[in-house]
Amino acid sequence: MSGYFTEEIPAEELTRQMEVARGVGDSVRALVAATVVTDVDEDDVIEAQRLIDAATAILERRRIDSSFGIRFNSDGRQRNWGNAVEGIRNPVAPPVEFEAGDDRVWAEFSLGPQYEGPPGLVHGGVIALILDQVLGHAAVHAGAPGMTGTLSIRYRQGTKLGSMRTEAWIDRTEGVKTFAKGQISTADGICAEAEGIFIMPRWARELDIDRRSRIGDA
Ligand SMILES: CCCCCCCC(=O)SCCNC(=O)CCNC(=O)[C@H](O)C(C)(C)COP(=O)(O)OP(=O)(O)OC[C@H]1O[C@@H](n2cnc3c(N)ncnc32)[C@H](O)[C@@H]1OP(=O)(O)O
Repeated sequence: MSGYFTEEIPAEELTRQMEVARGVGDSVRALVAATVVTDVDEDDVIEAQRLIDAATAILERRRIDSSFGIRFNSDGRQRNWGNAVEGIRNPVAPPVEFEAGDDRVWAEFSLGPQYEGPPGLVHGGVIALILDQVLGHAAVHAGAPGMTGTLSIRYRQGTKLGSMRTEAWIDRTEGVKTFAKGQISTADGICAEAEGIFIMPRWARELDIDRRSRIGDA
């Protein structure tokens, strides 16, 4: 499968590039939120649009001809800047930064007005997006990565926009299938629970262990 790259960027240079990527990502994230909730006069909206179009023209001066993909650096770090959940340079991504413990992965993060579904609540599809990623991470962390085959979600109560926590763990593995479970919670308690089956695809089963371990990365 294409889209997985190996790079050799010196560690300090990669750190510097990450700061720049996060900077522009955060600025556009703030722009997206401001665009949703702004209440300024129309003249100001039109002026802002002119500036945004100018910024887009600068960024379009040179571009990669595919999606960003996943880039593994020689110092062990991984760039998934286009990822819809974690990508630091992707303004669609909150971004969620996962941590890993002995038996689970988790993240604390915040979702702003651009993720709204019902008034004041997170869109159900966004909840699914986050849960897919956290369960997938649990599979990777357990050394049994795979592509999402099935994801089932029980929405127990509305998830208020703002601060929340997600976590996931492995229930069991059966051959090429990893069964993961997880949840999203706010100060109101558990809002959504998920069960997922992550499958090592047929085409990846023949790869060496190092390349196979990258399959679940997204
Ligand atoms: C760190 C980052 C975390 C990332 C998390 C996010 C991950 C993602 O979003 S991945 C993107 C979304 N998912 C996809 O695009 C996957 C698309 N589907 C596929 O590629 C394939 O259908 C795939 C890989 C799921 C299975 O295909 P294939 O490798 O041919 O499986 P196959 O050999 O037929 O079946 C293997 C086993 O899985 C089972 N199975 C196959 N498909 C499914 C499915 N969709 N759901 C449940 N079980 C399934 C089979 O019954 C079989 O079980 P058993 O071994 O008990 O007989």
